[in-house]
Amino acid sequence: MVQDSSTQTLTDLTFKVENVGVYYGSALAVRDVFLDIPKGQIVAFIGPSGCGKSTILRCFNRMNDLIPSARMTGRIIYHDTDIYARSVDPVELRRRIGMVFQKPNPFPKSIYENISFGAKINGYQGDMDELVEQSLRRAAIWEEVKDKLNESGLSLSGGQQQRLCIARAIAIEPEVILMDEPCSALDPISTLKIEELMQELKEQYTIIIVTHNMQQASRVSDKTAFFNAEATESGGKVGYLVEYDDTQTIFTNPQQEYTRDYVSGRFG
Ligand SMILES: Nc1ncnc2c1ncn2[C@@H]1O[C@H](COP(=O)(O)OP(=O)(O)OP(=O)(O)O)[C@@H](O)[C@H]1O
Repeated sequence: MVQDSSTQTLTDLTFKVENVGVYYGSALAVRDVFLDIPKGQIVAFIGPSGCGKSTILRCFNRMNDLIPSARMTGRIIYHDTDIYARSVDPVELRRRIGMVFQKPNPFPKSIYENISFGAKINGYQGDMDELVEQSLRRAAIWEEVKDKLNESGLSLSGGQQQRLCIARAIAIEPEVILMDEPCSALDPISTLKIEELMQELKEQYTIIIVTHNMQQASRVSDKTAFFNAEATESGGKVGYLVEYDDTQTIFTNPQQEYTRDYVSGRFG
């Protein structure tokens, strides 16, 4: 068990991020990130474009492994396991730490198969009809699709497709859901539905969301991490974590002036 110097013990945490940096080739994209992600809460990552929010998000389920030039330094502890340890299977890790992307990306298969596909691959032995219904219900889309489960997932609206993708993520029973700007391609009503859904989901899952929408971060999250980027001597930019605190504190009484300026719309 890794010792924690703060008051929160590791059992309250899903992740402990220790001094994480990410390079793409020789360029350092984001540096020195320390974060405790509490269990069963929603954590939002905000900050101007290019400050490394998505890069850090992708570290949590080793999605950066799929980018050949990417290299991470530091450690991410998931419960008591270093997720970059040799013994960790990234495929199994991604089963426990699901991801929803900016652009809804249902499989070009039926609504039913969008849910059953991953479960089958994972050797699900239970009642598949029940799993499909339960997952779609939990993602608040069952009523809209229950009469057309054999139609293509691609026939749905953008907002419905995103909820289908959330249902697909839920169906493999992850513990964590990573969301990379999940509402940026959606209209306000669909966005509201996803936000409501997140509130329901956090009872069962830890959620980390990257969002450009500050109102969204303040509405949905319990904690907020504000990232910024600064110029490097070589003329590039490197992202870093400016401040991480309860969302209410970040939006009403931040400690750092950069945070205050950003959340009040003075830059970014
Ligand atoms: N696959 C990649 N290859 C090389 N550089 C990359 C790659 N992905 C991101 N970067 C670089 O890393 C830095 C951080 O990018 P990242 O997408 O993580 O930032 P972000 O804060 O999520 O930005 P945005 O809000 O625009 O999505 C940027 O300078 C970006 O150009």
